[in-house]
Amino acid sequence: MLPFARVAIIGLGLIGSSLARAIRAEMPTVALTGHDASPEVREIARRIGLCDDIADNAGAAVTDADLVILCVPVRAMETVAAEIAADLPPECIVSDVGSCKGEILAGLTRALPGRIVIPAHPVAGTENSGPESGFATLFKGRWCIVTPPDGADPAAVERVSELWRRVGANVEIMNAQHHDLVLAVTSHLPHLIAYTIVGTASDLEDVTRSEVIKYSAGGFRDFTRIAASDPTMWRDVFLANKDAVLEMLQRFSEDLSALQRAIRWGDGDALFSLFTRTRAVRRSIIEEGQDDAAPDFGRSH
Ligand SMILES: NC(=O)c1ccc[n+]([C@@H]2O[C@H](COP(=O)([O-])OP(=O)(O)OC[C@H]3O[C@@H](n4cnc5c(N)ncnc54)[C@H](O)[C@@H]3O)[C@@H](O)[C@H]2O)c1
Ligand SMILES: O=C(O)C(=O)C[C@]1(C(=O)O)C=C[C@@H](O)C=C1
Repeated sequence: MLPFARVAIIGLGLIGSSLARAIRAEMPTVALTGHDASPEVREIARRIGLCDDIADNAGAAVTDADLVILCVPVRAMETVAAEIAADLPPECIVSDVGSCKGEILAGLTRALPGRIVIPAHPVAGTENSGPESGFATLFKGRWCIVTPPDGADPAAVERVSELWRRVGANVEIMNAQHHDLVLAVTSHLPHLIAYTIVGTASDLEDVTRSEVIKYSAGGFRDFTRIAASDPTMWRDVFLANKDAVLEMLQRFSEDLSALQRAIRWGDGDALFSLFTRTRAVRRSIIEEGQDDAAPDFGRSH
């Protein structure tokens, strides 16, 4: 049996439009309604037939829904939840796809007292944004971390989990605080490092812009892909997951200083030992089938 019959998606960018496409592909009988604050995005969504109906306001999108999924930037989640509160059917489950969970869970609980809130985070994405960058297979073989609040109804958690399994994700249940700590090191810190390194390179006065572009076929190029990620999304992630990111950044800075020392004092053993350990991490990621570079899940979309 399908976990939901009527799904509303608010925010029709990369993740919202990918989810709409995936639901269409895997659960074609689900009635899909969408809304986006941007009139241009609504226009595109109508033109490409993303959903059965595109509503001009968030409240109108949710009146019939048994699941609402908020796919807006992290810091817009609470505002949108407040906008839909009066129109939500009583048994409707509200979920989201935000990249950090503690602040979102607090915001949704504040805006929707007494409602069923089951946050989730599909750990899948690209550096692109907008409704035309989405694709139906984005979540296949990827993790979706569901972060229910304490005391959540297990049946509601299972229905949200089943939706994600149906679109191809592997589901893990975790509490929001633990999620934020784990993702701070596996996703948020790497983005911060990429933003920094690309910023540093483009600031260097003796490396012209054209040289940065010309010689970026190697390692730097991988950083530029990550550093091209959406500025609004990532501003919100770093502000919302401040504590965990600062904690991981502190650890990272200490490790970087140790490397700096090893280079300064010619400690080749220290460098070799670290690089051997990190190579093993990469290999175990590939063995577990989590290698982004192998199957192209739409990097070029
Ligand atoms: N991009 C990724 O790799 C990725 C991966 C997993 C989760 N996420 C999370 O998914 C969410 C959406 O990210 P995205 O990559 O799809 O971004 P996106 O920029 O492609 O889409 C966001 C959409 O939300 C709309 N929006 C903004 N404020 C709104 C509001 N108040 N009401 C209605 N619509 C509003 C925007 O117009 C835009 O179309 C974010 O919370 C992000 O943290 C992103
Ligand atoms: O591959 C990418 O482009 C991503 O940045 C995807 C990525 C990640 O860091 O893994 C980014 C943010 C998300 O919340 C989930 C996935």
